[in-house]
Amino acid sequence: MIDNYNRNINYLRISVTDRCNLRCVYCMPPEGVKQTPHSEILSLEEFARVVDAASDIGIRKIRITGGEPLVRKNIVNLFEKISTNSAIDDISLTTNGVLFAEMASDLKKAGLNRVNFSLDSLNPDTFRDITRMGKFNDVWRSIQKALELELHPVKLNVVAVRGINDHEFADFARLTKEIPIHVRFIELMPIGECNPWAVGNFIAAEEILHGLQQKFGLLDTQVKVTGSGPAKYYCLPNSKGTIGFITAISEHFCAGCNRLRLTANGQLRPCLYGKQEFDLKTPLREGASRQELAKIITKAIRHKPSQHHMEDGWRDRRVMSQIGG
Ligand SMILES: Nc1nc2c(ncn2[C@@H]2O[C@H](COP(=O)(O)OP(=O)(O)OP(=O)(O)O)[C@@H](O)[C@H]2O)c(=O)[nH]1
Ligand SMILES: C[S@@+](CC[C@H](N)C(=O)[O-])C[C@H]1O[C@@H](n2cnc3c(N)ncnc32)[C@H](O)[C@@H]1O
Ligand code: SF4
Ligand code: SF4
Repeated sequence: MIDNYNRNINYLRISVTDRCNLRCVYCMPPEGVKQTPHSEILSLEEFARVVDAASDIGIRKIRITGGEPLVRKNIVNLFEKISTNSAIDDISLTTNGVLFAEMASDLKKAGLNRVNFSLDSLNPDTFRDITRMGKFNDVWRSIQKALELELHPVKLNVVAVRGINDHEFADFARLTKEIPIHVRFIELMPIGECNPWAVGNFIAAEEILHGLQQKFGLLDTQVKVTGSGPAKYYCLPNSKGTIGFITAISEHFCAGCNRLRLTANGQLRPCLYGKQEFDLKTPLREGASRQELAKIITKAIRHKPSQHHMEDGWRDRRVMSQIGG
């Protein structure tokens, strides 16, 4: 469906749980965030009903995210349900990769097309420090598995944090020479847990790009990678993979925004940064029809803002793991 600013809204990101098995320093406090009671979190059937209604008004791409989506019990069933909807042509996953290796074949069989991993360091000690508990080898094994199963394009999301992983950007870039992997540097956003800490540790994509160009020479800009998100891609000469940038802060990409978000407790959010939400949980539980759900989704699209106003600060009660990134 086309919104009020002539953008085609065809992408729905679903946070299937606010729980997580890691505690990344920019996302959650060490003790985790206050969890939504299970009864308030949508069931897999309810998520699938929303997908069906959304597909009637033009949603074609679904991303399953969280919290950590793979800690949700029976999550494979949701992929199965979504893949029965023939209007949906892309089902993807954003995961920290801890549990992916064991589940990969089942997820692929259930309809998963591709996967984005979050991995902020290639050094096991630094990785543990950033995630407060993660084991690098678990994630690395999962990435290998995704490549083996040809879940292409396989992407790595690297949140750039000054003083933590800024000495590793060239190592991430080198990875793309050898492996068909798409590394994306994400600008740290002052959301939830990391606000205002993020402001002091922020690195602009331009600085990373400049550093890589000094080290490796000019990067090729004529690069296209399958995806629905806002990354801009480059590559090193003769490389198998690419290097992308998600410039959420330094150069927002709202003019081309194509997405809606559904929180784990059934609230439809037209914009990552906007506080406004549209309740789907109540109608879902009161027996709303597919058409009635589609009407609410249409209303949310009509209320999608032209761009974010992050400069006003983050005054929302929600954190990234509830919204799904
Ligand atoms: N500001 C802003 N940031 C976003 C938006 N969508 C994604 N991001 C950022 O990009 C990060 C990575 O997104 P992913 O979950 O990997 O999904 P994607 O980039 O849409 O995926 P592709 O379809 O593979 O391009 C998110 O965690 C956010 O930090 C958006 O609409 N606005
Ligand atoms: C909230 S996580 C959910 C999915 C899964 N747990 C994971 O980490 O991939 C989705 C993405 O949001 C990113 N993210 C979380 N907090 C962020 C922040 N403050 N700024 C930028 N990206 C952030 C993570 O790095 C991850 O790539
Ligand atoms: S970024 Fe993902 S893995 Fe890290 S704490 Fe947040 S939800 Fe968990
Ligand atoms: S900030 Fe809002 S309008 Fe801008 S790209 Fe993200 S979701 Fe879309």
